[in-house]
Amino acid sequence: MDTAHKAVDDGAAPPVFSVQNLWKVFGPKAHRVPGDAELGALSPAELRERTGCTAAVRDVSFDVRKGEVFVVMGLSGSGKSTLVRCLTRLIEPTSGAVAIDGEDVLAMDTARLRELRRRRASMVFQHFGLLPHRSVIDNVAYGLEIQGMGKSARRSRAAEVVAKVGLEGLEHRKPGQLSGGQQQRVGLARALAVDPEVMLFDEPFSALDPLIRRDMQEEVIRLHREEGRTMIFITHDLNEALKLGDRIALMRDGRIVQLGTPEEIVGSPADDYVRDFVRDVPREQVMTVRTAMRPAADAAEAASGAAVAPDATVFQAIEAVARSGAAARVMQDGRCVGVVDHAGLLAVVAGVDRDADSDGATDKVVVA
Ligand SMILES: Nc1ncnc2c1ncn2[C@@H]1O[C@H](COP(=O)(O)OP(=O)(O)OP(=O)(O)O)[C@@H](O)[C@H]1O
Repeated sequence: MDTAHKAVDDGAAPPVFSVQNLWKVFGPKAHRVPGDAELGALSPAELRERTGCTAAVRDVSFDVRKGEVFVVMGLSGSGKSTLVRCLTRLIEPTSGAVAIDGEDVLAMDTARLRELRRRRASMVFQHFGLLPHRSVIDNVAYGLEIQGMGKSARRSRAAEVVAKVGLEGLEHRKPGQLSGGQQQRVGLARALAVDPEVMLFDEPFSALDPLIRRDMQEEVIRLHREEGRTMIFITHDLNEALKLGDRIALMRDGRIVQLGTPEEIVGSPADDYVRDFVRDVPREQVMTVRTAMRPAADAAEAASGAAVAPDATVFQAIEAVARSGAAARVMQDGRCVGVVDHAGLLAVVAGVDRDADSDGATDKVVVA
């Protein structure tokens, strides 16, 4: 799993999307549910029985930071699609607040909403949503056409994006003449063409076979690396979430049960549900050496041994330590900030807290 691309704003810039106490309740008199603490506390089955309502999103709050890949993950029915559709009001929230760049989305009129969906937040769907009688290039240019861009300008922009997603040579084919992976690239290109501030992906790769799916994930990582565009990505696949996400919101029954980096979710699950969810994740692929390191024992140890970066995965450090046979130094800006040895690395792999039964030595940063 790739952690190298995770260069995100640390929260200093204002969020792209800001969501506060958002509810979406389907069913009769849905509005009474969010304000009623007793109803709000019921399980989904009890709520359905008592009121006939389904609370698809329950009191959810989070920010999406500029430049991050924010993943919404959860099992089928947990509320992922409803939540993300509420962001651009493809589904009307029952209560709560949604803002984009500080602008109240719930107060937008029809024209402003159209603008939001066409230019600022474009969506890539699972089932591509391509126009079957149009060529690849015209499908990609479609969003520009409805924005009113002239034919030659939109064609040249579309050609640029087609090249970016690796579809050169296929410009004049119809969607039916493309493989599933190629069709999804067209969907991706179409969303990219309008140069949106944020891209929303609704399980875009779940219909693709595993190898093509991996290619497409790599494509998203590459695009994100090159452009730093903010992305919100829905998936029910934990591995996909860990691979793509800078942060992951894990949903269950309409609530976010944990929001954190892949490392936080795998390393410090918030409850038994999350723990169970991440049980089979290869920890060494997700955890970084920050979790595994200890202070250097002395100046000599801080000055010798293989060097790894603080963001290196435990897996990468294991490789370095196995090759050299000795502890590796964790180097940041030319300084040794800690040391990883066999014991520390194994403790992470085994999911054991190395400090729990030690003499209180910390595994946090130390400067040699
Ligand atoms: N229009 C609707 N009317 C009533 N209930 C709905 C409606 N849309 C969704 N729901 C319910 O809301 C809950 C959340 O659905 P949602 O589609 O958001 O989940 P999801 O996590 O995206 O699932 P999946 O991965 O299967 O798409 C489910 O219980 C679903 O049955």
